[in-house]
Amino acid sequence: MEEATNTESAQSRILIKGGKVVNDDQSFFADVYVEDGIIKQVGTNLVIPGGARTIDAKGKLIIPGGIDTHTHMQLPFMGTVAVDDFYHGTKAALAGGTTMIIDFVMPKKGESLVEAYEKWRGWADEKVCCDYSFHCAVSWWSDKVAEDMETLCKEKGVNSFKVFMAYKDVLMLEDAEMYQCFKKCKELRAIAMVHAENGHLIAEKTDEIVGAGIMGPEGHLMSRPEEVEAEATNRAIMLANQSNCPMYIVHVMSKSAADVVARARKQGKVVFGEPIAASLGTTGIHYFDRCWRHAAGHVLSPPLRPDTTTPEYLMDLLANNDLQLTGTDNCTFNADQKALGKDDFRRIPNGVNGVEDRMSVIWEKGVASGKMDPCRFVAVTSTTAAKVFNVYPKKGRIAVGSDADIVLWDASATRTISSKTHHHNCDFNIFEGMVCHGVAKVVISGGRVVLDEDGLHVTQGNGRFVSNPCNAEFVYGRINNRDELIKPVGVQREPYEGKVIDIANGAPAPEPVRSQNIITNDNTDFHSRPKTAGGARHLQDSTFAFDGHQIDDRSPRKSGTKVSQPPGGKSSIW
Ligand SMILES: NC(=O)NCCC(=O)O
Ligand SMILES: [Zn+2]
Ligand SMILES: [Zn+2]
Repeated sequence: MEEATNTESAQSRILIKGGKVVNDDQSFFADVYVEDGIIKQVGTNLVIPGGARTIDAKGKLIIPGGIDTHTHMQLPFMGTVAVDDFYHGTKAALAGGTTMIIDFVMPKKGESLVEAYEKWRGWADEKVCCDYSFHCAVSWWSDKVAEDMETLCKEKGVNSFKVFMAYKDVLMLEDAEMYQCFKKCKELRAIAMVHAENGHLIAEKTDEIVGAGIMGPEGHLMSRPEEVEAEATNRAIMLANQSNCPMYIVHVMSKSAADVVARARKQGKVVFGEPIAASLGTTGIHYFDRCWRHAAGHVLSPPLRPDTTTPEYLMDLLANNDLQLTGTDNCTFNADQKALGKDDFRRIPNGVNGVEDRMSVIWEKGVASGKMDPCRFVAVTSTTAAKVFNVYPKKGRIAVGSDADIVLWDASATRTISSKTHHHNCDFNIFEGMVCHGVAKVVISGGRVVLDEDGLHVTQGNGRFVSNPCNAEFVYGRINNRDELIKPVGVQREPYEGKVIDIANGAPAPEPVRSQNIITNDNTDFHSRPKTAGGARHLQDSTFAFDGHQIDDRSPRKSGTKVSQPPGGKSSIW
């Protein structure tokens, strides 16, 4: 590497020479010239203004900086606060080649989403060393929440909302609330994300495990079996599909949950699956370790799986696009914080590291193992995230006009992961001792060199908030068409002229007439929908039958439209 000619120009003008550019769709040898935080030229024989710092990339890959789709920096959680704050967390990210994180605003039940967002912005803006954006959790449901979602989408740069099917009484939503939330997401063209575990069953099983006298970290695993994750994953996808809303399953931890995602995609559903560094890199056998601290250090939800073939299986699905992108769920706690649950696994703060090591772990287990090529590596660590969260090609690509978030990746170098050398603010690393091929040698974040042979040079507050606009084409392209196709269409028929029994004198009420006339298109399978028979859409004759009245479905039903009662004056089942 050559020295900078002067500090000012070195900050703003950088020439990366002699490397191989790798994007998600192609790789090629080219030089890359950066000025004022933007990639200005990509090619050979570039004409470069004076004063640029030249970085030798010979033998290295020039890849878009990683995007970690799932972090929880300084999250207040389970009575304490995650120790990787927005400074330490983003510093660790940059050290490992991740130049953007997407963190979660986590309002409590009853709390305003917009106020929580402002609080999180206040925490993050002054500390972040790399660019970042926010998802927002929806931990309760009301008209006010729906309004806040709209404000976040339209004014605050948030395009994704996470609901929890677990953490009963704290964050969990019921099915009907989730369905409402997904409908709102769809209306806003936002992405619905789900923490998929059956919270009711976990509560039951937890009582059973505690009743059996098991209080150690293995109890955490035992109370949350794989099946409980798979069932919730299926239910989340079903609820989203019924609202024609795209579904994003966060932290896919098990083979069975991954299979559910893969099957739904084969059925044509718009679903994305996010395994994390932890589920791709390690297993749940650690919960049975004799050292309490070691076992507790691996506690997160859903838990790591004791089936030791899980990481390889998830990596195969990731390589083949059954799963699409990766995060970490980085949410770190020190030994003394984990020790809140030393006598009771229910009180161990949930969360593990990952943001620094994700890129190397995926290279080692995915590329070095021969499962995926470098282009796919770029897709699953960066580009697909940029596309899903609608910041592509500003992020996730080495191209003229893109942000200069660039990593010089050395595929043949190795590093050994350890809590003694990592940049996290915590005293434990779930990948301790793992030797990984694939090392970030130079990292450029927003046009600044933040990692080179001299080490890390990060600055608090240098990262910027990135707005994620709604209606990502990558996500909503198919949804918009389907909205038209799945509108309910009734069957046109002559009114029934025959006899109707008289129930005025106490005879039992028949089923409401409504059920005879309405045909609701089954929108669960877009491939097998009938084209012409009952249920198909007739645009010219589009009517909706309700109690024998024909209502034109091309204009929305006005509020106050009279709907007649079924014979007998009751529409109930009594
Ligand atoms: N995953 C975890 O254990 N902690 C963070 C909160 C969440 O994502 O569920
Ligand atoms: Zn979660
Ligand atoms: Zn999380």
